[in-house]
Amino acid sequence: MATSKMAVGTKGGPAKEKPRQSKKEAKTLKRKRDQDDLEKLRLAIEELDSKSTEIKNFTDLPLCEATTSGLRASHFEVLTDIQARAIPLALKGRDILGAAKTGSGKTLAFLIPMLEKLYREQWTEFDGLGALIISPTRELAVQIFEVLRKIGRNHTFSAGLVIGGKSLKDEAERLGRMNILVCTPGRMLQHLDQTAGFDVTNLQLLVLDEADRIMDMGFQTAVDALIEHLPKSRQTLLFSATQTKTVSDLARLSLKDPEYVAVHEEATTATPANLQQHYIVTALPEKLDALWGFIRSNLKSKIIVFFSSGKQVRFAYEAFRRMQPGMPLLHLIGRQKQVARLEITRRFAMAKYSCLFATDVVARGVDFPAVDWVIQVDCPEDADTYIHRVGRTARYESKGRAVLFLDPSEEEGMLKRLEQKKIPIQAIRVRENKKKPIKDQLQSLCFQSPDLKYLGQKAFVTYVQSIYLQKDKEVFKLDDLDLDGYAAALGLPGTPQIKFQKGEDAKKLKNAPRYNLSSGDEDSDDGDGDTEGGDKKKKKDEVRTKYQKMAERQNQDVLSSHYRKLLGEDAGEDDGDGDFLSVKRVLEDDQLDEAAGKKVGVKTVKLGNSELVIDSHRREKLLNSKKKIAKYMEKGKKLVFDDDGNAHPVYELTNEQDFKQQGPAEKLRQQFVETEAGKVKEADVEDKELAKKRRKEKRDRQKQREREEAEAEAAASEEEEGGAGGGGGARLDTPSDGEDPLALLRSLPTNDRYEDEQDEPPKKKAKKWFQTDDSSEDERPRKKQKGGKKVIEMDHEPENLQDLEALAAGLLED
Ligand SMILES: Nc1ncnc2c1ncn2[C@@H]1O[C@H](COP(=O)(O)OP(=O)(O)OP(=O)(O)O)[C@@H](O)[C@H]1O
Repeated sequence: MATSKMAVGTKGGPAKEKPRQSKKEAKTLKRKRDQDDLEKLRLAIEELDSKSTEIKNFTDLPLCEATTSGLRASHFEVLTDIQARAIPLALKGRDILGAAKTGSGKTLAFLIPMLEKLYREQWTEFDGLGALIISPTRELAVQIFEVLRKIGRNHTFSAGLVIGGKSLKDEAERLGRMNILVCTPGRMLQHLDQTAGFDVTNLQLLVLDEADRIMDMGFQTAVDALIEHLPKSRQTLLFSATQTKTVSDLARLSLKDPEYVAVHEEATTATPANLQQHYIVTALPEKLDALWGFIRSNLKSKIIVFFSSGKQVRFAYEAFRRMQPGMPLLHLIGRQKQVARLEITRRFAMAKYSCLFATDVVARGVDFPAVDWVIQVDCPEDADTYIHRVGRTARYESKGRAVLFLDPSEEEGMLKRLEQKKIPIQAIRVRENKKKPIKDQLQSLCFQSPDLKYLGQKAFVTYVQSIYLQKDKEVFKLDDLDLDGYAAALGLPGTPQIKFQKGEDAKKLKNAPRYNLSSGDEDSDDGDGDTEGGDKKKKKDEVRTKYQKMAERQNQDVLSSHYRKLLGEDAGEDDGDGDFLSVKRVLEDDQLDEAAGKKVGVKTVKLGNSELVIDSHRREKLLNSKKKIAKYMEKGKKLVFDDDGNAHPVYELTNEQDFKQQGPAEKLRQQFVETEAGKVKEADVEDKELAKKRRKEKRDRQKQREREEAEAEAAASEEEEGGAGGGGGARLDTPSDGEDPLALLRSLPTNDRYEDEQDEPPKKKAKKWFQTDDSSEDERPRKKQKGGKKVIEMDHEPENLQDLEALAAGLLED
C-alpha cells in the first residue's frame, strides 16, 4: 500500500480520571488544565534562550507531555548538536536552514518542533493539513514516517505517507483527513493539482529534508509548483547534510529571515569523525576484480556498494550472484517496484551480514543500522554525493568505514574536490594476494547467458554515457579511460560502439538520471495506475497472472528464470544432460532392444558397463532418477568431435615434429585466438538475432492481447449501452457524452525520464541523443520494445505478491 493513514497516537496524554467526579466535571477540569498547560508552554517558549548551551536533554526543552513521553518511550534522552541548536529556534517559530553531518539526528530536529507547533495550535482533524514534510525519495519518506509514528505515539494527529504506488483516487480519499503528510514532491504536486477538496491553505509548517537535493534541478519544477500552492504565512524548516545558502533557493521558498544552523562548520570535517575513509586507485577494468576480492575478504560484514546507474547495479548483482561470493547479496534501484524496494530495504536493515548493490537512491538519509562498509565502485559525481553515500555508515555514534575506488584518471581531480570539503581520506592499496581477477569467469558467464551479456552491454553503455555527461571534466575524463579493457572486464565479446550526440541536449540529459533516481523513485516506476497507461495496465493485470506478467518483461529470465519454469516454458528443458540420461527415450527405442539382441517386449537399458532389465514400472521410475543413474554410470570423459564426426579427447598432443612443422608457436597461438574470437563474435550475432526474434514475438503477443482487450471492451460497452437504455438498471459510473473518462489522467505529468529505459512504460520513441555504432535495423525495435518493459523487481526467491504487499503494508502501518 503506497499511502498509509494512521493516527499518530491514541487520544491525549496519559489519562488521569478521578472516579468520583462526574464525566462532565472531569472534562471541564481537564480542558481547564490543558489550557493552563498550554499557556505555561507558550510562556516557557517565549522565555526560552535559543542560544543557551544548557539544553542537554529533551526534558530541558519546553515540550508538551505527549512529545516528551513519546521521546522517552523511544529511548531518546540526550539531544545531538544539531537538535540542541535547531529545536529551540524552531520552537520559537523561526525559519531554519539546518546543515549537519549525515547520521547526526536531523530528523528529530524537525519532527519535534512540528509536533509542538500543531499541539500549541490545538490542531484537530477539522483543521486539515497542518504540516507537510517533503523528502526526495520514497525510502526516506517511509523512514521519516516511522520516526514520526514512534515519537508521536501520544499525540492525536493523523498522519499520512504520500509516495505513490497506489491509485491517486485511493490516496485522495484519505488526504483530506490528514494533519501531517510525509511525501515525495511529484506525488504531492499531483494531488495539489488534481485532488478536489484537498486544502492546504491552513498549512502551518513546511519541512524539506535533504533540502539541497529537493531544490536542485531534478525537482525544480515540481517543488516550485508545489510551493505555489502553499500559504506564505508558514514556518519553513530546511535540513540537509550538505547545504548551501543559495539566495535564489531561499527566495523560491519565501523563507523569512532564516536562521542558519550549521553544525559541522565548527568541526574540521564534513563527515562523521567515527568514519574511516579510504580510497584505492584501481583502473576501471579492474574495479570489479577489486570489488569481488573485497567482498570475499569481508563476508562477515554489512556492506553497501554504490554504482552510478541501475544497469551497472543489475549486472554486478546478477554476475556476482551467479559466482556465489558466500554472503547474501541484495540490489536496490529506483526502477524496482515500491513493494520490492521496501522489502529489500527491510531485509537489508535486518540483515547481520549482507551486501547491498545500489544506486544513489539510498545515498541520502536512509538509516540502515550497523553498516560496516560503504564501497563506491563508481566515482560519485561530486563531493556532496560522496558525503551522502559514506553517510550510510558511521551513523550517530557507531563506527564505519568507506572505500572509494578511483581510476588513475579520476584520482587527482576527485581528491581535490574532497579536500575542498575538508574530507579526510587516505590512500590504501589492495594486497596482492587479495586481488581476484574475475574476467574469465565473467566472460564464461556472459557466453553461457546472453541475458547477462545483454545486461553487461547495457551497463557498459550507461557507464560511458554517464562519464560523458558528467559536468566535472577535471575528474571525469572519458578519453583517459580504458574502455576496451572495461568491456573485456565485464566479460563482453567486444567493446560496444557508442556515438554521442553533441549539443545542448547533453546537459539536459545529464539531469535526467538525477531526476529519475528520485522522481522516478517517487512516482514513476511502479505505474501507479494514475495514468492512462496505468489504467490500461491495471485492466491487463486483471486478466493475466503475476507470472505471466513477469515473464513478459524483458530480461526477466536474467532475474528470475524460475518464473519461466513456473509458466511451464522450461517444461521440456533439462539441465544439459537430459537427452543423454532420458530413460524413457531409451526404452521407447525398439532398435535398442534389437541391437541388444533382446526379445522385443523385455526392456533393457545400458548404463555405463551395466545393462539393466526394466521389469517393472517401479524400476522404470527409479531409473528416471538421475541420482540412481549416476550410480551406474562411469565418470564421463569430455570429447570433441571433428567435422567428420570422429571423437577426440579435448587435449590431444601432437608429436613434437608435427607441431614444429606447423610453424612458430606464437603464430599458432595467434591463429587460435583469432579463430576463437571469430566464433565468439558469430555466437554474438546469433544471440542478437535470437533476442530480436524473441522481442518481435513478444511485441506480436502484446499487440494481439491489446486487440483482444479492445474488442472485449467494445463488446462490453455495446452490451452495457443496450442494457442501460432498455431496463434502466444499475449503471456503471461512466462520464456523460463527449467527456473523455481518461482526460484527467492523461493530463497527469508523465514520468518520461527514467533511470532504466528498459522499464519505461510504452511511450513515444525517446529522442536519441547517443547511439551505438551498430544501431542498425535490429537495434530500433529493441529500443521501442524497451518502452514496454518493466523491471523485475524481485531479487530473491519467488514469494507471492500478497505476501510482499502484506510486508510492505506492515512497514507502513502496524
Ligand atoms: N538524540 C538522539 N539520541 C540517540 N539517537 C539519536 C538521536 N537523534 C537521532 N538518533 C539516531 O541517530 C540515527 C541518525 O539519525 P537521522 O536519520 O535523523 O540522521 P540524519 O542527520 O537525518 O542523517 P542523514 O543526513 O543521513 O539523513 C538514527 O538511527 C536515530 O535514531
